Amino acid sequence: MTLDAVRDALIRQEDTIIFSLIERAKFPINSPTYDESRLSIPGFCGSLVQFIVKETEAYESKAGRFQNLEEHPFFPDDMPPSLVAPYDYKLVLHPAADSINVNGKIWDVYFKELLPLLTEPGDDGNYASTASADLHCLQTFAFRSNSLSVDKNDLQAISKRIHYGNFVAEVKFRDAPQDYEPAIRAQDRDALMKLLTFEAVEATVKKRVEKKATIFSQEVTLNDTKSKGNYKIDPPLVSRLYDEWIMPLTKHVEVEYLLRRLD
Ligand SMILES: C=C(O[C@@H]1C=C(C(=O)O)C=C[C@H]1O)C(=O)O
Repeated sequence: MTLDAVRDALIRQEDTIIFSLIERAKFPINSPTYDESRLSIPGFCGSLVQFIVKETEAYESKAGRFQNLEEHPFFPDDMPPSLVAPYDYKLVLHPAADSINVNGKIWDVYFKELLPLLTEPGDDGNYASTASADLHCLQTFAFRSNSLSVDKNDLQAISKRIHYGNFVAEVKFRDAPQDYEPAIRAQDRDALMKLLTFEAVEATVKKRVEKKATIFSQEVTLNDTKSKGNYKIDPPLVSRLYDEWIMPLTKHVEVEYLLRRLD
């Protein structure tokens, strides 16, 4: 596991994130999807999106997803047990990674800040499809991975960007324990943040995701007569998403992991 390999995995995940945003942007905001007073499903209290995420996690739990301790559900309460044989995951992270879960923050950022910027106002009635598109975006941002998917040749479909901060932090620590140990012992968040931050890498990420969003969200035609600039999502918004939310949350995970790395 090297920093380059982990960074390559993050670069590949950008594609998944951008495509999931494009899929969500097909629908208008569809606010009833998020209205907690609208549903009357017996035995369930919450919005349609909460229902879809919770039910999806419940059947994935039965299929064994949360046997991997690095996976964290958005709705951990009343989770049904796994029905499949356990798998002996080869974990590379310090066990402290289990206690780091920023799903609550991801949920808030996604629904309160990103969605109103990503979608058009309006209501087309496609609430279930809207909620599934949200689920896909959330998984893309939030799911953790087991150690195997760090391999850049591994073609797992769903990327797990923010909790990859654990892997990034582990690799950085292994590369230079002598730099990180004093700050960890002093529990100095600011010093750790400084050590793990690479501004030039962040600048490149922002430029690259904007460029990818420009390319991926263009209409493709066989002749050039159609006017350019008709994007399915706003490319600078993707750069802003990385700048203001995804990279800070990834770094937050890195700091939280390092603070516990010597426990
Ligand atoms: C992920 C890394 O750590 C930090 C976070 C970054 C990100 O979230 O993309 C980029 C550079 C670093 O400041 C990294 O070094 O690659």
